[in-house]
Amino acid sequence: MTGGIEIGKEEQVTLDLLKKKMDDFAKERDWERFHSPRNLLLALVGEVGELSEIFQWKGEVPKGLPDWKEEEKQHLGEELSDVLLYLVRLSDMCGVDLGKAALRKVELNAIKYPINPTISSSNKNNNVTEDGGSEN
Ligand SMILES: Nc1ccn([C@H]2C[C@H](O)[C@@H](COP(=O)(O)OP(=O)(O)OP(=O)(O)O)O2)c(=O)n1
Repeated sequence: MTGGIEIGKEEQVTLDLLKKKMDDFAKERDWERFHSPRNLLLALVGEVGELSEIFQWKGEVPKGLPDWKEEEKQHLGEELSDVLLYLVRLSDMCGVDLGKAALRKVELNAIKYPINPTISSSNKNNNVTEDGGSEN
């Protein structure tokens, strides 16, 4: 049980499963007509705003969020999920295989940003600037 909601223990979470769940959710409510690409994109952006609000004015927070209360982390999980679910649904309604597209993009990223052989594995993060951008 998580927050009073039962989660199938044996269920493997995949993008396909989330896609199917969103499809069922929309069909069961006759909401398919509302799930147009533009509506979904606006809903996605709205949820990104809600996610941003959680971090707003907090300053930088340490990885793992060690000082956050359980309720705050649960709220964060909910907003992250809203973003993911709308992204999955938007991709589906645009006829894009998100899993395949993302895997291809990871490969394109690796070609665009080759590993610098002079950087050892222990300090390979040192070529990343404070804003997360690569210096190369
Ligand atoms: N037309 C809709 C409305 C909702 N949802 C689903 C996808 C999201 O996961 C979640 C969004 O629901 P809300 O719009 O109620 O947003 P929140 O859950 O963030 O609630 P609130 O904005 O009150 O915090 O529900 C959907 O698929 N299609």
